[in-house]
Amino acid sequence: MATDGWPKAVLFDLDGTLVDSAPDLHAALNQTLESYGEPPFTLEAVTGMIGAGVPKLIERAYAGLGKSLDAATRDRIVDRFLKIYEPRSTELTTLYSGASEVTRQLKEEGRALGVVTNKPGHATEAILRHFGLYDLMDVVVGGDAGPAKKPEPGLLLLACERLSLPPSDVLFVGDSENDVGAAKAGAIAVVVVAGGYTRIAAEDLGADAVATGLADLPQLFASLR
Ligand SMILES: O=C(O)COP(=O)(O)O
Ligand SMILES: [Mg+2]
Repeated sequence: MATDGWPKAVLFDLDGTLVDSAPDLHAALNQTLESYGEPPFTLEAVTGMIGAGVPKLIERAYAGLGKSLDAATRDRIVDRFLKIYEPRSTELTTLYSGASEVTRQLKEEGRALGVVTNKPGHATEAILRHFGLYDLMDVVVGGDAGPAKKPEPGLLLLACERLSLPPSDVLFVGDSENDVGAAKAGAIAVVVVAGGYTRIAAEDLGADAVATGLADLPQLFASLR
């Protein structure tokens, strides 16, 4: 069924929005740290480090250990982390409630779908395929696609370009201040789904609306126009 309604496309953040990926990121980070003789972090601590991409995850972990990294060392640690994370990226990761249903509903309504994440494209694709979401997506933009990561608007604008849609036809759905910042900078409407990876309360992130869960998204569309 085709729709004339707004939005023509819904773009989703990945970590903390469509998938609860923190347990695998936590396990892979601790394994990486252990290989360098460093102590582990709790799941809660690692959850608070997610959302700005892998290089930032590594920087934040080392900052938590009281250590700063030069860029070359950080990049080496990033490479080791990805070698550990990529083969295990769906071992403990789960889909959030409503993710399958709402994406299929939006697709049936004739809307384009996409994922725009700071996570590297390779792991993003593997996770989406594992949960049967990849084939629903018209566009998938990972953090290594070229433009600067969220909160810069470039990844979102690249997705709009690939969909041949102006930002005003698009809605972005995320969980963190980086998502709201990127959407606002790109003049894209943004909804935050509560319960993701943010230390700031969802209501205080400055989104156009807050959804209590993914299933609540469609009923918010009318108020966002
Ligand atoms: O921090 C990451 O690697 C990705 O986070 P995002 O999917 O929330 O953009
Ligand atoms: Mg996120």
